Amino acid sequence: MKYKRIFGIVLDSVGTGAAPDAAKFGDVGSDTLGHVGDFYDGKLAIPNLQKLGISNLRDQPIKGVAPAEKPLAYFGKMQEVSAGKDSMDGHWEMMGLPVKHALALFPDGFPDEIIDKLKAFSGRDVIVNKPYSGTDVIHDYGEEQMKTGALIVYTSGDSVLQIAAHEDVIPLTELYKICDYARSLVNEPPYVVGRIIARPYVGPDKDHFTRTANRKDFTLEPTGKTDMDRLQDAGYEVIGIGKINDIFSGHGITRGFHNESNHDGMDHVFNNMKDDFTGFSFTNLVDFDAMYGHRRNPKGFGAALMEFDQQLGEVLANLKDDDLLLITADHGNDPGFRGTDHTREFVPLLAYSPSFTQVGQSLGIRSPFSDFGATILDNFGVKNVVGTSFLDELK
Ligand SMILES: O=P(O)(O)O[C@@H]1C[C@H](O)[C@@H](CO)O1
Ligand SMILES: [Mn+2]
Ligand SMILES: [Mn+2]
Repeated sequence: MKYKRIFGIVLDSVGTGAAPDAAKFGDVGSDTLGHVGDFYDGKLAIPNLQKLGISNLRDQPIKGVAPAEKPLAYFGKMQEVSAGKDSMDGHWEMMGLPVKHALALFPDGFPDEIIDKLKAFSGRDVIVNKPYSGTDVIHDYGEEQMKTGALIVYTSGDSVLQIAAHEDVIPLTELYKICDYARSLVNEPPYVVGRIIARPYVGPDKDHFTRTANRKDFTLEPTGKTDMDRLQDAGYEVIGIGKINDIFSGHGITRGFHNESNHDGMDHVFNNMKDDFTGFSFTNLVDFDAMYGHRRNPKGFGAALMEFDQQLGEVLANLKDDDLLLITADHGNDPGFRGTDHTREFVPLLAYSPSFTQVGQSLGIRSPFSDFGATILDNFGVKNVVGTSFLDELK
């Protein structure tokens, strides 16, 4: 075992340039990190990511983030093979379970057979039932929802069925029960839906509605073993921080922690770094995606990156010689791009340990994302199924 603890941090939706198959998704020209850098026009201050090598494997550096002369980390990017570009596809693929069959999408809303069952189970009416931005939908229909007690059902470019409701009108426990029921309706053909997402909100009127951290994702159960299961079966600890628990439906996770925010998520990482464990700590920081990417807000996206970068500096200062830090993403969500959906992009890959004796080298363009999990399994002497380890390249 080269490293006793491996810390994986997924910067949710922080893509680094359109993937070769971006045209299939209408995402040619997308570049999350590049467009955030352009917006900041040279003032995007992410010195820790810069010195690790975040700009080093890009065709064009992020504006104001020069490629590191002597990168601290091994740097690369990964290309996704999964059919979809959402969080579930990206994280499952990282963990050796690429999603081969496209999940059901609902550009024209959900069929009556699903809606009628939701109405019957909940005893509530259903309104909207079409693709919508989650903040626009509560602005446009939240007051009707408060008056009628109906469920706001909506979707996006992903395979998701989202239910928005005011916390004072539908208590969280009831909303989660309805989502859990919705989950049971779409686990197998003809409709396999990646995620049911509870979208509770609060506030007095349409100009003040805000969504709360009580969001809950009911993700399709992993359709097979993941690298986290393999690690656990081999007796290693797997710690899930943030959305990881939801994305894997608790499978292959020894201990899980909910994140209220990116900042809170990094506090969980700091606490976890004080623990003496042997295994893999897997963190998802969702604010980039949920608060800024889907809202096409490059200013907020960049601010979240700069906040993360400050906390990353503390992580780098506290890693032990037998720790390995891996930083990546699960898809893009370019705030400078049209629409409000994810974008099909390469994701960055950075690998750092204080024990490195040489300057970081290029890990190249790797595919599938499963090289990430294969490297972690390789470290713990566990056989992987998908992907190629780059552990031996780290010196
Ligand atoms: O409610 P919003 O618009 O934030 O929904 C986005 C669209 C994605 O499918 C979902 C999960 O990332 O969040
Ligand atoms: Mn995601
Ligand atoms: Mn998203």
